[in-house]
Amino acid sequence: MRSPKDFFRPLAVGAPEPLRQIPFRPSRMIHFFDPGNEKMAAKVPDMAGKADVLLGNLEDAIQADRKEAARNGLVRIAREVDFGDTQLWTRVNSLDSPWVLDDLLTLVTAIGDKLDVIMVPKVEGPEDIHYVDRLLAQLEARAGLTEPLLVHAILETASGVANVEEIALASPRMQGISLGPADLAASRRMKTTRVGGGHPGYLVRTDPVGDSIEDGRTTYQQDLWHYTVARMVDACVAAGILPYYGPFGDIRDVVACEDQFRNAYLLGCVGAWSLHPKQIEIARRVFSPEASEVVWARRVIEAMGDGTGAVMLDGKMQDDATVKQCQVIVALADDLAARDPELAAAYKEASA
Ligand SMILES: CC(=O)SCCNC(=O)CCNC(=O)[C@H](O)C(C)(C)COP(=O)(O)OP(=O)(O)OC[C@H]1O[C@@H](n2cnc3c(N)ncnc32)[C@H](O)[C@@H]1OP(=O)(O)O
Ligand SMILES: CC(=O)C(=O)O
Ligand SMILES: [Mg+2]
Repeated sequence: MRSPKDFFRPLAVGAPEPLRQIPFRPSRMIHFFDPGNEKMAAKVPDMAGKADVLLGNLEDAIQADRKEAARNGLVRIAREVDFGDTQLWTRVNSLDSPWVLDDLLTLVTAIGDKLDVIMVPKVEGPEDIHYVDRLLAQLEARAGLTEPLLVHAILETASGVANVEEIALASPRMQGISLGPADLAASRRMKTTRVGGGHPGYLVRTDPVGDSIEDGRTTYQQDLWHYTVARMVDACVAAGILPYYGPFGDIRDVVACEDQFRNAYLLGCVGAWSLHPKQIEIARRVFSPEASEVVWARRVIEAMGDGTGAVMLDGKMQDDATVKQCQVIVALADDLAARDPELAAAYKEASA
C-alpha cells in the first residue's frame, strides 16, 4: 500500500499528474458497441449525439477470432469520428487473458488522447488496479499524454465484492464501478441464468391466513442485486467515485429494464449500461431527475433560506437534511440540462 503522501505522485517518469478529483460528467448510459462490427460502427456518429458515453467493447461478446478486428476498429473509429462532448470509453479484455496486454499497448499509444475511461473487467482486488495503474503510467509517458486515463472496474466476482471498498480507493485514476450481474452470478454460484434483473423464485410470501398454507398468500418478487448495488454505492461515494448499474440482458423486456435501472437510480447510481439502441432512451429517462421533482427540490431550497431550522411545505417537514437531499437533485438536474437541451427545456417548462 502506497503512503498517503505518495498517492498523487505519477507512477512513471513523464506520466501526467493524477487527478485530485473525479469530474462529474453526465454518464446516464454507457452504450456498448462492437467496434469490429461494421453495422454497429456505422451507427457510432449518430449515437454520439444520443448517448452520454459510447464504449467500444473488446471483452466478452466479442468472439476470440474477432478480438484484433475489434481493437483495430476502435482505433479507426476514435480517429475518424467527432464525438463532441460524448465520452469514449473502452472495455479491455480481462487481466488474465491473452489479449489485454495488446489492448492496452495499442489503445494508449494510438488513441490515448481520445479515450476518457478504460473499463477493467473481473477485478478481484486492489492489486489488479495497481497493476493497471502502473502500466498505464508507463504507456502514457511513452505516448506523451498530458491527461491521465481514468479506470473503471466491473464488480463481477465474489472476491471483487468482498474487496470493493479497497478497489474503489486503489488509485486516483478510479472513476467508477459497475455491477456485472452475469459474471458475478456465475462466480457466486447463484442459480440464475439471466443478465441482471429479478427472478420469480427469489421472493417473500405473506403469512398463512386461517388453516390453509396454500390459499390467499401473496408473494412479492425481490431484487437479487439490492445488497451488491447498495454496497457498491457506499464504496464509491466514500471514495469520491461514481457507481453504475451494469447490463440488463432481456432486450425485449423494456419494462423490467426500466424498473431495474430505476432501482439503481434511486439507490444512488448515476447510470447503467445500454446493450441495444432501444436501451439508450430508457437510461436517459430514468437517470434524469423528473421535472416535477426538480421543481419541488427548488421550492424546498428556497423555503429553507439559509438551510437551517425546520419549515412545513405542503404538510411535509423540511430541515437541514432535506435541503441536502434536494441539493442532490438540483445539482444533477443542472449538470444534465447543461448537456441535454431537451431536458433543459422540460425543466424550464415545469418551473414556469
Ligand atoms: C454480460 C456483458 O458483458 S454485457 C456487455 C457485452 N455485450 C454486448 O456488448 C452486447 C451488445 N449488443 C449486441 O451485440 C446486440 O444488441 C445483440 C446481439 C444483443 C442484438 O443484436 P441484433 O440481433 O442485431 O439486434 P436487432 O436486430 O434488434 O438490431 C437492430 C439494429 O440495431 C443494431 N444494433 C444492435 N445492437 C447495437 C448496439 N449495441 N450498438 C449499435 N447498434 C446496435 C443492429 O446492428 C441492427 O442494425 P440494422 O437495423 O442496421 O440491421
Ligand atoms: C457486466 C458484465 O460483464 C457481466 O455482467 O458479467
Ligand atoms: Mg462480465
